[in-house]
Amino acid sequence: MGIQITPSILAADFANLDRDIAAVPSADAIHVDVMDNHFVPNLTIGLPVVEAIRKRTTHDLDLHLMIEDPDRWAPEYVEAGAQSVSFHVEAAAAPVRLARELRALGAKAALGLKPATPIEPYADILAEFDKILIMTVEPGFGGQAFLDIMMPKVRRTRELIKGSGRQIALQVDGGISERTIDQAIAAGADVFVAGSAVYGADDPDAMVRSLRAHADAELHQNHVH
Ligand SMILES: O=C(CO)[C@H](O)[C@H](O)COP(=O)(O)O
Repeated sequence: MGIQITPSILAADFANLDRDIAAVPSADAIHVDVMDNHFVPNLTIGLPVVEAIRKRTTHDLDLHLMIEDPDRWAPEYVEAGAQSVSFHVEAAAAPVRLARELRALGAKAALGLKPATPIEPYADILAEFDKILIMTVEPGFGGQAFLDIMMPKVRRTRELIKGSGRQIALQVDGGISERTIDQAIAAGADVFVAGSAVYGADDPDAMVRSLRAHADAELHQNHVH
């Protein structure tokens, strides 16, 4: 699968989404954070905006649903044009059923975990997912400091993925920058969400390429994964 850099438009200018999405042609996908002010204490965008974005970019859309009742809403984001949908295990009533429904609709299904949620209870259902999303900040806001204390969980998740014998991506989200990406890749992550690092840079696309170069260099130097 290789390294993937997915810029988060949470750090873009919401009045200029079209321009800011076009500013990262080197992105592997555009990461879209949906927050409902219930699962997390912040409110962002919903289905109509995702539908509008879908019409303006050929990039894959990587949805991250930080919402209650994903069982009800996640399939609608596939209909709106998402190629990948992450929902949180803390919020889902029936994560396996929901993952199967998303895959049946043709999307990738991803399981999200907040920092205090351990991976071990979900070891037996990992194979139902295309990707595991480990939060490296408390979800809700961009621009927070990277939680390096999550690296043991990333390592354990990589081991469980290896044990499953499946091709499952391992995404980290929150505080990823040129300074922190090395730790995450050394721990076994291969998909990186970066919001403020990308959109706070003078040249967002150059930052996407730089993050990928950092990750590639760390990967080859340490022979991780
Ligand atoms: O999911 C998120 C917050 O809940 C954001 O995607 C994440 O925080 C990325 O932003 P930054 O790179 O600025 O930390």
